[in-house]
Amino acid sequence: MGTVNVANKDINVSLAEKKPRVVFVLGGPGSGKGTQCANIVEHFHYTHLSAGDLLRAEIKSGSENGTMIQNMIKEGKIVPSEVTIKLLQKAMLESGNDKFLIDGFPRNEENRAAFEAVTKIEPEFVLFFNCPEEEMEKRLLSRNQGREDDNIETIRKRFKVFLESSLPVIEYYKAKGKVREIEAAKPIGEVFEAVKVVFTPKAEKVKKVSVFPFLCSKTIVHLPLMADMHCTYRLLPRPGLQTLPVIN
Ligand SMILES: Nc1ncnc2c1ncn2[C@@H]1O[C@H](COP(=O)(O)OP(=O)(O)OP(=O)(O)O)[C@@H](O)[C@H]1O
Ligand SMILES: Nc1ccn([C@@H]2O[C@H](COP(=O)(O)O)[C@@H](O)[C@H]2O)c(=O)n1
Ligand SMILES: [Mg+2]
Repeated sequence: MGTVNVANKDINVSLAEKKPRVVFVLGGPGSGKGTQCANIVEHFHYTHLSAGDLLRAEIKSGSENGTMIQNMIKEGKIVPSEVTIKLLQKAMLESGNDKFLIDGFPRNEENRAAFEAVTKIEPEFVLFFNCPEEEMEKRLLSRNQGREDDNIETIRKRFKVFLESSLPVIEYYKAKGKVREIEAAKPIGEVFEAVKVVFTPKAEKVKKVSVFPFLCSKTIVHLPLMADMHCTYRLLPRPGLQTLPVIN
């Protein structure tokens, strides 16, 4: 990052004070990041910030960086972190939310280190959509959203950048135990079922357990289970096979 001026310092302080919760959404071009983020927003009330969308909006706005960004996108190259991070910070502050899906960022080690250094924000986890190139290529070539980089020449460049620069970032977070990997080469609905499991808080996950009648006289009971040995469950009035919410 270049020098930090007073205005940027203020932005960083305001953001840090808000203690935002951030999930990085990563995966190859066309793996379905944007599609799944839209579903997550609807169900889990995050704000979706796509770094690519913010950069494309910056081109349209006629900003002084517009031509540089446009050229980088056409070549499938990664725009300097300083530019992208400023756009992300601004969008985070303007949103009024404190839960963010940051899609397509960090794209390389420079993005990752600069974001952490400037914002002091660590992601809660990284959602990684793993998809074979063949499937991603097919999806991008039929996306039809008028994107200048959805042509076979640029797509190949984007795949190369993903393998060489973005995968190492995913490996970095894997080593920290922060990656939640999703098999993305399935129909949209099936992919979202797997995504939902990642976003559903542990305490809300419902388990089916067999409750024997003699246990039903108590409100709370410790049940020895195969998967997690002693969990506390709130008992429902009827005995038999029941769905019980886990309460610890
Ligand atoms: N699971 C899926 N099965 C089939 N098609 C899909 C699936 N998920 C997304 N698509 C389609 O594939 C195309 C690319 O999806 P999307 O824009 O969500 O990918 P992305 O990861 O955000 O790509 P990029 O990195 O280029 O922005 C879209 O036309 C979308 O409708
Ligand atoms: N962190 C980023 C993210 C994106 N870019 C550039 O935008 C292009 C499109 O990104 P999508 O996520 O919408 O596919 C990408 O190929 C890069 O040129 C970037 O520079 N930095
Ligand atoms: Mg996208």
